[in-house]
Amino acid sequence: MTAELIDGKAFAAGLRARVAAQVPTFQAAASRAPGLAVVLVGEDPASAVYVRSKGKQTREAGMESFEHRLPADTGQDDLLALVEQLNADPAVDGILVQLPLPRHIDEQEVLLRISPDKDVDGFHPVNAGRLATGMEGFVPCTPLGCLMLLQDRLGDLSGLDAVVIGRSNIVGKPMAALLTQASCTVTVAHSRTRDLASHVARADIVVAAVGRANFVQGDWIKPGATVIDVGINRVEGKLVGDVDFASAMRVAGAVTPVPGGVGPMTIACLLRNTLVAAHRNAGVPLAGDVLAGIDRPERT
Ligand SMILES: NC(=O)C1=CN([C@@H]2O[C@H](COP(=O)(O)OP(=O)(O)OC[C@H]3O[C@@H](n4cnc5c(N)ncnc54)[C@H](OP(=O)(O)O)[C@@H]3O)[C@@H](O)[C@H]2O)C=CC1
Ligand SMILES: Nc1nc(=O)c2c([nH]1)NC[C@@H]1CN(c3ccc(C(=O)N[C@@H](CCC(=O)O)C(=O)O)cc3)C=[N+]21
Repeated sequence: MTAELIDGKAFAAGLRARVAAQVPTFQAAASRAPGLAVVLVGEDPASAVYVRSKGKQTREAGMESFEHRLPADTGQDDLLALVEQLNADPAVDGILVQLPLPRHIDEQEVLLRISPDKDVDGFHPVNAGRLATGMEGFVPCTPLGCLMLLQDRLGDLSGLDAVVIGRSNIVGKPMAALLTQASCTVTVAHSRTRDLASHVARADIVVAAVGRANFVQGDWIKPGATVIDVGINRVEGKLVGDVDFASAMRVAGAVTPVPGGVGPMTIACLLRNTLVAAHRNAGVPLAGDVLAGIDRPERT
């Protein structure tokens, strides 16, 4: 048996098109385009690639992109001052400070300074708290994209057993919160988990966000399960996920590839969150059916 490939790249292109289709309506109501500010500190080449890609896709959706590139030795106070300036700028609806930050900068303090209303990454504790308590807020882009792919393939997720491998604030924890909200029975695994394979074996849904190349083995996976590979690892110049793709393809029902799976969904969800932020910040209503079309497209 060979698993189906989940085409995140194609789904993301569709999502970006649906977001772009709403921009002229917003612009007519607010007399400005939605704006996303991206801040990059230092010259990490992988981060530079993502930031360029985000800027390009933001402009292609008809939104304004404000890019701030700061030298690696930028001081904490200067970065905080830039964040404050962006918080106060009415042309900026969303602020993304690219992680990781250089070691001399206190990441926590920077994320806390971003206005929760412009926190399109969903990393501010206020938005994490909103997600945890079921309030409306911004949901981190990567887990949001994973949820969209899962709902597109499986429809109603209620009652399904899900295992999330990883408990970071940016992927694992919000992913577990979303799956719990969607009425899955959720297991969160991490580096102290005993007998990970036995947990994976029970799961209808496996989300791997570990940061270790080819870590999840096909023979752990329940036949027919849906496997979402969040991992982005560079091995000998090539991108590979956290799932051993070849062996997973022999057992699973469907698998996201790396590249072309979750990665493109992350950026598409960033544009989605920016569109939502723009409407909220400008006081322009975003019709429920429009949002439903963006978050849960009709299946074709
Ligand atoms: N596609 C995309 O858009 C994105 C991809 N990524 C990728 O996703 C992956 C995860 O990212 P992120 O969550 O930030 O990573 P972190 O390093 O913050 O978290 C990794 C998690 O994996 C757990 N872990 C590590 N080793 C094991 C093990 N042997 N068994 C079980 N669990 C283990 C850790 O456990 P513990 O907590 O105990 O240390 C931790 O909770 C990375 O490859 C990253 O590059 C990240 C963001 C976006
Ligand atoms: N504040 C912040 N927010 C983030 O969302 C954030 C961040 N910092 N720091 C780094 C991680 C990582 N991340 C990715 C986004 C897109 C792809 C992506 O598009 N990947 C393509 C391949 C890209 C390539 O070829 O390198 C794919 O998987 O097909 C991957 C990873 C966002 N992150």
